[in-house]
Amino acid sequence: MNEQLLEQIKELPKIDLHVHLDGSVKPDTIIELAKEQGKPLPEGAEGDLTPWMQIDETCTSLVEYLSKFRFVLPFMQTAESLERIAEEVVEQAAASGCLYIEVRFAPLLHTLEGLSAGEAILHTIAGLQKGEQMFGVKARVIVICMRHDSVERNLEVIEAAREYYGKGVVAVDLAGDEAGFPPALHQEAFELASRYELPITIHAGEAGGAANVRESITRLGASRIGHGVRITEDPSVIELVRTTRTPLEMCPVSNIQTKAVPGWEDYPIRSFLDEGILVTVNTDNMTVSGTTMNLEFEMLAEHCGFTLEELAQLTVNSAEAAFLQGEEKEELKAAVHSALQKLGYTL
Ligand SMILES: O=c1[nH]cnc2c1ncn2[C@@H]1O[C@H](CO)[C@@H](O)[C@H]1O
Ligand SMILES: [Zn+2]
Repeated sequence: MNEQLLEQIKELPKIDLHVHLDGSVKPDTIIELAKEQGKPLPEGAEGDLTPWMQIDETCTSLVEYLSKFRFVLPFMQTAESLERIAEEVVEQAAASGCLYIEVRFAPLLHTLEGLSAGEAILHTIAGLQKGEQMFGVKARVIVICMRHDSVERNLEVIEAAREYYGKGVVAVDLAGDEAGFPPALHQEAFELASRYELPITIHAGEAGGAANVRESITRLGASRIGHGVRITEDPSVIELVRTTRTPLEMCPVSNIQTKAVPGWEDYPIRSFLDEGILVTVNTDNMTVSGTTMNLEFEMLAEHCGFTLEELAQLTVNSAEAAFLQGEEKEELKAAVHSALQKLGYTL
């Protein structure tokens, strides 16, 4: 790709609405945390830990992709580690020109050494706030329920999310093994979220079919969908997503890696845009996927023929889809507009 285009992509303002905290830990940070916490690294894990933390092109499924997260979680059980990692996610987002990010994580994965779900949320918010001050990127939290967890445990997660809603938390999500655990299992937890008026996004149509996207919208109350690539399988679900203006949080590099789509030739993002779907582009997991917002935009330019104007439109869409509310959301939209205007775009 030519240098000038790369530069222009870097300059574009960006928004990452779908980025996992535990999938975006800097490898060198794990080395330092292991030392600080007096925990051994697995046998053979020396020097650059990237190969231990990043998936490669041989990945065949979401389940295989998710196995990578086991490496980092033992080091993410303390207040200090959550704060540091959250701050560093903001730092990495700043390096890709992000104006705003929504960072998601599952609090119950961080309660193995005594933190409560609420404390895990509190410290993650604190780290993001510090990052926001240091790097000038606004950052909020999406609280995740894991698909393999019981109804009781996920009700607890929703309660904890409610406690911090409007104080750093902007929404709740459902993540994990989609093929093994369909949305219906979690109806009760998300009914509670709806009762509390917590905005909901659900991972769906990634390792499961279009029906999961329909169920997530109609039964679980999702107002955004994580991935959603497989709605191509059912025109009636495409129609549902389009008419309800449900934004899709697409994560191209991750979707190729998990084999949600066979390859770039089949990546449906352009057809979704042509069909009038509110498409956003995100990283999913900066470390596990070895990606950044800059790289996602480059891939779309290279493999899907996106023009700079089309990439800019993706950021406009993300501002529209953000879970910020009221004045804060208007401010974000205005910030995107003025950044684009300065660069000479008319959108
Ligand atoms: O693309 C994805 N699809 C489904 N689950 C995911 C994806 N990326 C990460 N996680 C899961 O979310 C947990 C909390 O952040 C991670 O530990 C991982 O298991
Ligand atoms: Zn995800």
